Amino acid sequence: MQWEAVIGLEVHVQLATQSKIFSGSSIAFGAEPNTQANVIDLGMPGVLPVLNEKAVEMAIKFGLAVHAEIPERSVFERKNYFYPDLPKGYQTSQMAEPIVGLGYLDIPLEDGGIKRVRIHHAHLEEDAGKSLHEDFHGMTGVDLNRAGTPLLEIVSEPDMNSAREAVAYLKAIHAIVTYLGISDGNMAEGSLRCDANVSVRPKGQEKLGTRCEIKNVNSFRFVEKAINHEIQRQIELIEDGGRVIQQTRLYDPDLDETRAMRSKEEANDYRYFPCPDLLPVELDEAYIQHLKETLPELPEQKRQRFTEQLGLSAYDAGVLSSSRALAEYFDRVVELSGDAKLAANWVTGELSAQLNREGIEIEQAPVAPEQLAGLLKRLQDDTINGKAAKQVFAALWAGEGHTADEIIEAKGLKQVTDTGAIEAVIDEVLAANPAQVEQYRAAEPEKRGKMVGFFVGQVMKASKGTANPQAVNQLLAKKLEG
Ligand SMILES: Nc1ncnc2c1ncn2[C@@H]1O[C@H](COP(=O)(O)OP(=O)(O)OP(=O)(O)O)[C@@H](O)[C@H]1O
Ligand SMILES: [Mg+2]
Ligand SMILES: [Mg+2]
Repeated sequence: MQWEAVIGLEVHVQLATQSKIFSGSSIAFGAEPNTQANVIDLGMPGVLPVLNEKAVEMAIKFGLAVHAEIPERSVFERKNYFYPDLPKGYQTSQMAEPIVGLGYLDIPLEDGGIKRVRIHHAHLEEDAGKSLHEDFHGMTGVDLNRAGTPLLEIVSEPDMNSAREAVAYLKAIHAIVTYLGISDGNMAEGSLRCDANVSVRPKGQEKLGTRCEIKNVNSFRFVEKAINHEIQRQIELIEDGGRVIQQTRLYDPDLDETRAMRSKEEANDYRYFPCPDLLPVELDEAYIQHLKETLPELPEQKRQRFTEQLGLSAYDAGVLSSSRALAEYFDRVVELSGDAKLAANWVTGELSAQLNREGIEIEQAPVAPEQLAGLLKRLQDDTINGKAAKQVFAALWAGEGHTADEIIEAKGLKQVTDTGAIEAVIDEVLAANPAQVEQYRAAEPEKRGKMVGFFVGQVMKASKGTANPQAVNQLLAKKLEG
């Protein structure tokens, strides 16, 4: 039996406001427990929430970025449940009338393809507090600093069919919210986390299978692993004659498995109803139009510009537009060097490899775009060859010099294009390897192509890598013909 996985994600994005969604408390990360919760966050009697206009603005910007309908009216509702980290006994959220309606996202896949994922809606809500299970002498502590932090929950349609697609979608959401500056996107601090809904069905079947929801996964890697694990679990369960029951599950990264938390029979009945303390949000066209005009160039537009105007491959364009900082770095190198393809090769190649190796982000790269462009200029005007360029890059990275020119000079990496000097080296190499020369001359012409590599290697070595490879090839061919 061939199985198809179906995945829908609910992504919670913490909005980068100064204060909470309904109160003036700070939302700064890392404060002492319970120093950032006021009477409104605690739901004391007689207090009234006031909606944070910035949270509304950020939600709408997101909606516009994913081509969504922005309804004229949206309504806050109370989602009622009991939990120690929820002192009010309800979470203020949106249900029937969310702030952002149906939209979609075109996401670049690793193979260069594009996948469209529809977004069912996105709604505003407040975060709950946090239970602390450690260091309380056997008791549980509650920190309410996070209570009332503004969240945007983005609910996708079940349009993804593999863990990789789900990760690509999550990365695309991450890119959009950070491009827009509406979230810091810091997954380790919980600013972006997701619930993954997973089901399987026989390939070709229209009807969806029963889903399980894996709660609160907070890294790209864990999302991929948790989904893959869950797909496998469901397939094995069905093939063994069982059936999937709708469940909430928890992913345990240490054991790489998901565990049941609660099933549908015990599922919460939240008794949603419109919050009597908050007016419906009513938006006018001019306000939305104004926000539209403030949007920066977004990942999708950047990707298009990179392929259509700069002639990059879909793959390179996808990688370079994945983070705003990376795209801006690349744009600057192109501006200064005038060669988009060369810049793309270096930014996605040497530079990215070095960032990965050191586990740092582009913002921390020790080589500035101006320095990389300076290096590329010397490649363009043939001052250095590709091999030397890598050495110069490594030296720039290590801080051995401030500009490429300085390093080329200090290390004597200037390419030798003077044919006289190269010829002298070739003569030496040919004289030192008479047997190979004889072999070459005796060989069939079509076999010679391969044999010439040996001599090129020797000449490059003798010139310490500075000889111009094209000149070496040309001169060698001539000399070997004898
Ligand atoms: N059969 C299915 N297989 C995989 N995903 C599904 C399936 N049915 C629905 N989904 C996805 O599950 C998610 C449902 O999210 P939604 O917020 O609507 O409801 P919920 O999970 O029931 O409620 P809550 O917000 O309280 O978690 C959506 O992303 C949807 O695309
Ligand atoms: Mg939901
Ligand atoms: Mg859910």
